[in-house]
Amino acid sequence: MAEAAMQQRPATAAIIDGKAHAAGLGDRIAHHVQDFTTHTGRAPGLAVVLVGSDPASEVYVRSKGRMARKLGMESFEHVLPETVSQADLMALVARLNADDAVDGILVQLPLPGDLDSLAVIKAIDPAKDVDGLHPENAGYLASGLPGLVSCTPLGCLMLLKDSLGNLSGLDAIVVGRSILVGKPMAQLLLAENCTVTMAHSRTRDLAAKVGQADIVVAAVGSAEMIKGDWIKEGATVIDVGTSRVIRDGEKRLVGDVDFASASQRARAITPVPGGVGPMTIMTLMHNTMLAAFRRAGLPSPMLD
Ligand SMILES: Nc1nc2c(c(=O)[nH]1)N[C@@H](CN(C=O)c1ccc(C(=O)N[C@@H](CCC(=O)O)C(=O)O)cc1)CN2
Repeated sequence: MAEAAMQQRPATAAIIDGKAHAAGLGDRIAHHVQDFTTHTGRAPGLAVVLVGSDPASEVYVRSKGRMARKLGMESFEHVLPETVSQADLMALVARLNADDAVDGILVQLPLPGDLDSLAVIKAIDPAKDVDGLHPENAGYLASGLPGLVSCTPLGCLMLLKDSLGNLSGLDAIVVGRSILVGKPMAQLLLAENCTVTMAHSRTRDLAAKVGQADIVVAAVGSAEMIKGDWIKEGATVIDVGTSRVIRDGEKRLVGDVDFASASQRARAITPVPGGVGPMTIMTLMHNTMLAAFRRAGLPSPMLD
């Protein structure tokens, strides 16, 4: 290619490989799980509760159980019919709270029908709340105190620190304000001394606000909503979205960010699949291992 043409070629972002990062984290977790098991005579235990038969949730729950066993933990899987009553679901959570072999409890979301997910989350013992969604853990995070942090935002932060190093002073925007991702993500970035904007469905001139950010975390759940020409040159983009779409007659999984155009402007970007998703599973393992150490009164291993 002629030199002039090469200079005009748009830059392409580095791909942030969540699968590789999760694999490395998994090796370190497995090592601490082995230490825990040797020390206490039992393996850390993770209980995952699935209500109903949503195909995507079934896949995620199966992956969580498989990964827990792979890393040397005990996995307890509870599958309830979608007709289960709120009282029976709460009774299962109470039994898991009281079970000493269980260090972590996760109820797969969303719950079907009229089941009240917030009531279920609030019923989980905060020390076993490996999803980090209990208001007590959310409060610890907002207060800068040690607790358990929601898996997806924790995974996003690990990827950001690995890609950027020190985040201090950077302008970050979090698009989406769910309790699962947006809100804890903003708190984590604030704790890293970022200047954080939280955007949502009522935000005015989203494109301009995204265009000012050094870090963009997209967690709106709307396929390819964030366009490449919104992204500031050299920004780092973390895409939490996973939407199934049909493109050219084929089923595809896409994120909240238009990957092709965004990767012409960003310095680094997570792909979908293979970015944030694998980190969500591995940070759940991280939290379960951490909860086990804390419940046993052992010093917490630091992993990030
Ligand atoms: N109680 C919870 N419920 C839900 C959570 C959660 O953190 N806690 N998060 C999501 C679903 N989720 C885990 O539960 C999850 C989503 C996606 C992936 C993942 O690895 N995705 C792959 C693509 C997989 C595919 O092809 O479908 C990827 O992005 O590479 C893992 C876990 C909602 N519910």
